[in-house]
Amino acid sequence: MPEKGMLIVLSGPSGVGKGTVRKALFKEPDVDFKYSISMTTRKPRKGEKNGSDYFFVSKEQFEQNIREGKMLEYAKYVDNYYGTPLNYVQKTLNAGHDVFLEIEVNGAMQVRANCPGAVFVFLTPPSLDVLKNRLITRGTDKMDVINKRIKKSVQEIGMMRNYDYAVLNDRVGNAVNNIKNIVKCERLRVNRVMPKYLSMLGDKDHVN
Ligand SMILES: Nc1nc2c(ncn2[C@@H]2O[C@H](COP(=O)(O)OP(=O)(O)O)[C@@H](O)[C@H]2O)c(=O)[nH]1
Ligand SMILES: Nc1ncnc2c1ncn2[C@@H]1O[C@H](COP(=O)(O)OP(=O)(O)O)[C@@H](O)[C@H]1O
Repeated sequence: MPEKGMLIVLSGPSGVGKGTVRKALFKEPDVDFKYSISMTTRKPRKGEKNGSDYFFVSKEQFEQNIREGKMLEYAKYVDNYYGTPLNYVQKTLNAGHDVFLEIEVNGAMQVRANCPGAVFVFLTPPSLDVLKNRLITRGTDKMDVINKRIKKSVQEIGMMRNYDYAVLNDRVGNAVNNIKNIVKCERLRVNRVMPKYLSMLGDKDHVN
């Protein structure tokens, strides 16, 4: 039976650099995570493509997916739904691949409740001023949306205590290295390694 993959969850306030760090991480030659593309009711930004940045759907379509049990998790964030389609995550983990989710805190807590082996990483900004500047420099949101996102980020940073690791995004390269190190350590956890030995022994009673 193939070894099941690891589920890695990255959260952090809007504008901290989750997308930037994830893209840099995925370019690393020794990283082979599969990215779970989220579904959202938010309108696409300039340059965003349906099916690669997000699956952009209507509110009605999203709510139907919820009713049909097709979401691993979902949340409302600044007036829109965001969620992780269950099927892709399930089949990719079962095939033995590691899956990477980039999601906000409420959704991450639903994953925490349903996926006991997942690893939770919170990306932090050097300061709230730096965070606001990053949102302004990105230039994708109007000032009223930026202010809503900053307000939300104060709440989100308070939720950091529910995560396993906090990674500072001062420089993208530092954040990438730290996430890689976290994943390396997580692979060595006895409860991840043990199933392989249990199946080698063929008898769970031997290892008690
Ligand atoms: N719960 C949940 N949150 C998501 C999902 N996809 C994206 N998000 C989060 O929703 C928030 C808003 O995303 P977006 O509008 O793309 O803004 P950005 O992250 O600032 O570029 C961010 O915190 C995302 O991480 C998802 O599938 N589930
Ligand atoms: N370490 C960093 N130093 C400076 N700017 C950064 C850093 N990480 C990301 N940025 C910039 O901050 C802005 C927000 O990054 P983005 O990846 O879109 O954030 P998020 O996905 O968390 O909302 C972008 O303009 C990005 O280029």
